[in-house]
Amino acid sequence: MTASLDPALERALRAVIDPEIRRPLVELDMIPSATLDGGVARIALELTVAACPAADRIEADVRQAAAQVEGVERVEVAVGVMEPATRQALVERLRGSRPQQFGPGTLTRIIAIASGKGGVGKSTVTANLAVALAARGLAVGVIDADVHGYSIPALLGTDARPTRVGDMMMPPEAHGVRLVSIGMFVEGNRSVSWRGPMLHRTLAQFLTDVWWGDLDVLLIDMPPGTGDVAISLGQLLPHAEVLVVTTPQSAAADVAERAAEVARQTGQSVLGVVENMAGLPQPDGTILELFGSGGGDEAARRLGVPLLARIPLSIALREGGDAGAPVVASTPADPAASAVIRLAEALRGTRPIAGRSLPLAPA
Ligand SMILES: Nc1ncnc2c1ncn2[C@@H]1O[C@H](COP(=O)(O)OP(=O)(O)OP(=O)(O)O)[C@@H](O)[C@H]1O
Repeated sequence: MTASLDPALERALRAVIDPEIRRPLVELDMIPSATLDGGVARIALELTVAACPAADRIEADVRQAAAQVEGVERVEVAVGVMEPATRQALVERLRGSRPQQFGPGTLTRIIAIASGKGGVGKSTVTANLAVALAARGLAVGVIDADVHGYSIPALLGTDARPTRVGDMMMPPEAHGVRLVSIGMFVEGNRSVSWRGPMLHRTLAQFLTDVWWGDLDVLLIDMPPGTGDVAISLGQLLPHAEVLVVTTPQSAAADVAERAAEVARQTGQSVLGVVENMAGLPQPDGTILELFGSGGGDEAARRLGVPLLARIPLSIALREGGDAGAPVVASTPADPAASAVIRLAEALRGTRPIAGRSLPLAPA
């Protein structure tokens, strides 16, 4: 809809991007008119939905862009909401522009974070890795598919929910990371007792109905073990890579290996192993190996993949998780934070080749 856009205003307004859809407002039909009359810029701004959480920011950006146009002395913005038909047309256009966001030819690197059992720190690693990658300039999305322990929103300190635009969802962003979680779709703090088909549909929806924009990396926090979600994900994203998290305990390494084998059976490649909760450095310089040692090396050896990181036990990491302030952002010098940051750097520097990951040196 370019009916009545003053050319100079249109040029300026092209620089205003919808923060959720990440496209210029003028391309999204959000500015049906912009006129310049005796120094007054009159702009109609149509939000996609009435409860748009970014409304104030969008309006402020529009005002600022228009005010910079030569001859403009005053900016008047009339804020409204799109007609349902216009919104539906927009959603269809967006879908059409990317029929399969994460199909086989996708430029997005998809990494599922898996573990054999619960409590090994898989979600903590996922959240911190996502923030570390985003801080290095990558566009990062996270899907929290951990049905029973959805903790990514809390780890990233947000309780925001996706904005619905027609039948698409715009993911909220925290610490530079776009995220959706199964936890955003259940009332209260209940655990989810969905069965396989429901989980499969939900995961499929996260991949198709969420407007992720152009992602460099999509991380998926898997539930522990080898259940329905692992199998669904294998079917939906056979070209995903899998990062296996284990503790240094040999029993944990055993079950981690099983989780990786399930991923391989569905055609996914195992990128490497991350050993978490490794030795805790003591004030006297010794290392307290609370969970034993060697589990990460053992799992990596048996899977024939590299050990990509060894993340020590860290009070700062745990406290950052509890506070929703990831340690990689708040205390990057912490040894656990630096181990995650090194992992992010290593991942950023490699691209999978023909479905196979490049070997990386252990951290
Ligand atoms: N390196 C670490 N040092 C200290 N505490 C850690 C470390 N990694 C994780 N934790 C803590 O261990 C607990 C479990 O971590 P987390 O929830 O990330 O595990 P998980 O593997 O995702 O569990 P589940 O899959 O069962 O949800 C959390 O309280 C977290 O803060």
